[in-house]
Amino acid sequence: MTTIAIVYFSGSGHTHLTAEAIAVGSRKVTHHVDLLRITGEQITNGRWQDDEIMAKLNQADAIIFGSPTYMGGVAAQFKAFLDAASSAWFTQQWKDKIAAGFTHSSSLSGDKQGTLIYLSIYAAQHGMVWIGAGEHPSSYQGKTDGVNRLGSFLGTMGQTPMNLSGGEAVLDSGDRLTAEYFGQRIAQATKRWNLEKVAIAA
Ligand SMILES: Cc1cc2nc3c(=O)[nH]c(=O)nc-3n(C[C@H](O)[C@H](O)[C@H](O)COP(=O)(O)O)c2cc1C
Repeated sequence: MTTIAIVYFSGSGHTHLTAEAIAVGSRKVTHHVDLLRITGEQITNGRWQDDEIMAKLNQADAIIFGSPTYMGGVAAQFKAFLDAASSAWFTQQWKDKIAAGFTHSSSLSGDKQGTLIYLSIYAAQHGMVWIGAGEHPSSYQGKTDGVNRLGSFLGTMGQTPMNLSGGEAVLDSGDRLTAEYFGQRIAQATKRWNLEKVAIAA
């Protein structure tokens, strides 16, 4: 049984839609996919706490981290979660789990890479095994489906121009497809990694 946890914060819905698309991809490989949303309400006096979410993360084989890019880095709500989850670092509970990351922002660049770099460092501190995005930008193959249209390899990026008049969040169709492929890739990598672990232990 391969269990994938997708843990993310989303203020206005784009990162949430991306997380759902990643889950669609992961479910092509395993039925055990948890979507775990971090919210500001889980933070009291600056400290994040949600025992149910932590229990699910502790037993997952892979954790996919997602945050919108705020001022070139992870959102404060997500950072509060990441810092609180350092409790798992003391016991090395997440060591050797598969890790991956995704982000969303309004500008084409928007310094999204800062978010992915931080998430990959965070995973490395836990001793996790980071998997990148792995999709060649489809335009290089003459395709127009928009897969990896932003050319991101460390993790998955999406972009939606800021809608100043409000309204429902929407995802670019290429970003949605990129996220689905990403979810499938991470689940496949996790399955493979778990088989190796069993073989080595035998
Ligand atoms: C506090 C704040 C900081 C932001 N900083 C950036 C930024 O550095 N780069 C960028 O391109 N967009 C920035 N944005 C825009 C968000 O990344 C964008 O609206 C994104 O879609 C939010 O994701 P969400 O819908 O999942 O909350 C910022 C938004 C907020 C609220």
